[in-house]
Amino acid sequence: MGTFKIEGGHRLKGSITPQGAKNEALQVLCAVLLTAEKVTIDNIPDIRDVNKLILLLSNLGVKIQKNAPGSYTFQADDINLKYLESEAFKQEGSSLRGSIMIVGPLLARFGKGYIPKPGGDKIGRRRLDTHFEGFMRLGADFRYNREEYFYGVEAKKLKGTYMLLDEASVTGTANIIMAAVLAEGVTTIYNAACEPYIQQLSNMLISMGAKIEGVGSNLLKIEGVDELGGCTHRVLPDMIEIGSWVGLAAMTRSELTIKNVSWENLGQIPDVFRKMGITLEKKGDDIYIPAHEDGYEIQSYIDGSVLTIADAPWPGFTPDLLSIALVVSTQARGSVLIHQKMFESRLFFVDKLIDMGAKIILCDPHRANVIGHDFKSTLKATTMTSPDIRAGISLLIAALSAKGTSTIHNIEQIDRGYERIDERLRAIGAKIVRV
Ligand SMILES: CC(=O)N[C@H]1[C@@H](OP(=O)(O)OP(=O)(O)OC[C@H]2O[C@@H](n3ccc(=O)[nH]c3=O)[C@H](O)[C@@H]2O)O[C@H](CO)[C@@H](O)[C@@H]1O
Ligand SMILES: C=C(OP(=O)(O)O)C(=O)O
Repeated sequence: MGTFKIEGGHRLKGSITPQGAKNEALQVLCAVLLTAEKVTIDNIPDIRDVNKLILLLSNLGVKIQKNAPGSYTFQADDINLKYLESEAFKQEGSSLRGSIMIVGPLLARFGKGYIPKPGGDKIGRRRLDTHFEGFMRLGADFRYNREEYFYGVEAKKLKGTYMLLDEASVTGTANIIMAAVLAEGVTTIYNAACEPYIQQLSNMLISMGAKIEGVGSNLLKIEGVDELGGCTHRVLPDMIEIGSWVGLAAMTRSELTIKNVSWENLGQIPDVFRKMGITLEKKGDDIYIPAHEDGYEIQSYIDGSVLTIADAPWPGFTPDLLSIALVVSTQARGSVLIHQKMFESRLFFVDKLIDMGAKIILCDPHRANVIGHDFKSTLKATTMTSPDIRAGISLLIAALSAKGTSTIHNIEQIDRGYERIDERLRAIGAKIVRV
């Protein structure tokens, strides 16, 4: 178990460039399985989850060439389907959430897709029904081994159909799109997720020869084609990392520029932070955050009632930034209700923040009321363990703003989604070491 030691209370200064988006990378990496031709992907983040998926693709027989840092060419022209029945696959396939998205492409191209229960954050129930109900609607036979938590779908040829998803699942939508692009006939997916990750995947598939209409909406129409070809694709900057750096700047009252953020793909993220009183300036494609010398004040609603920050499927506010919004509000002026609607175990980390002196009432597993200190009292350093990726980065932000030296264990959770985070934070003045 890795550990960070953080000496808090220092202002940071400078600029930071976001890595490529983890959740997009996991989708587009799985899409390389849809063609025998070469696919080149740029701006792939060097993070644990992505590297695990690249290893899994390699074990499946995908030829992989590293062109430069973050740039790879993949060729899935000789896939070893026997690997799917191996013990090694049961281990490797279950170690991250994104591995679930190999199922759609394998099913569509080779007639079968298997997966052990995928990993990822333990932040509540994470069912896969949407994925498998979608595959079944396309005509696949489904089986599930309860003893081994092993899922399988098989079909000679998928057939397009209309489907209304039971929920706008992000990885579920990606999986069904990747199956439908090679199905016979037209598939209509209503209540599809439409995050920039899905838009990027769809545009990549279109450049490979897929026929997809409605990109960016929750109604997708996909006309199946016989085969797909190669392409070149670039992953967008990671909007969750961008939001994390906004939170970091505000909590440490640092002047920070976040470079090349792709403003048009940030949705509500800038406005949610603005509602928390944080100044964000658009400078070209950068975000400039001045040092908040006088702190930041949470806005009320027009009628004067308390602000709620809640998650919702895109174009709502992403659930992956709620933990960061929560930690940032511990030093705001005013109070806010943080409502995590999607996951039921994602707010329990607030215990650690309460230990550090934050004023938080956990109303129930989904809702926390935060009363900010307005920097009149600093958080106290402590020792903690990172329970999940976004709680981990939130605790790290808290530690950087706190007085004294904090220790964070289980930093593998943070490394799942943040590239060389200690090095990049040191470059803007943070006192953080990996021990
Ligand atoms: C690898 C990857 O891409 N992971 C992301 C993906 O996970 P993932 O695709 O696993 O998450 P889903 O979108 O399937 O669902 C997330 C949670 O939200 C609930 N839910 C979902 C849709 C909905 O309309 N209503 C609803 O309540 C689900 O029941 C589940 O508990 O999307 C999540 C939701 O943005 C993000 O937190 C994860 O970072
Ligand atoms: C929940 C997340 O990731 P995963 O779905 O990979 O667990 C996340 O990125 O915040």
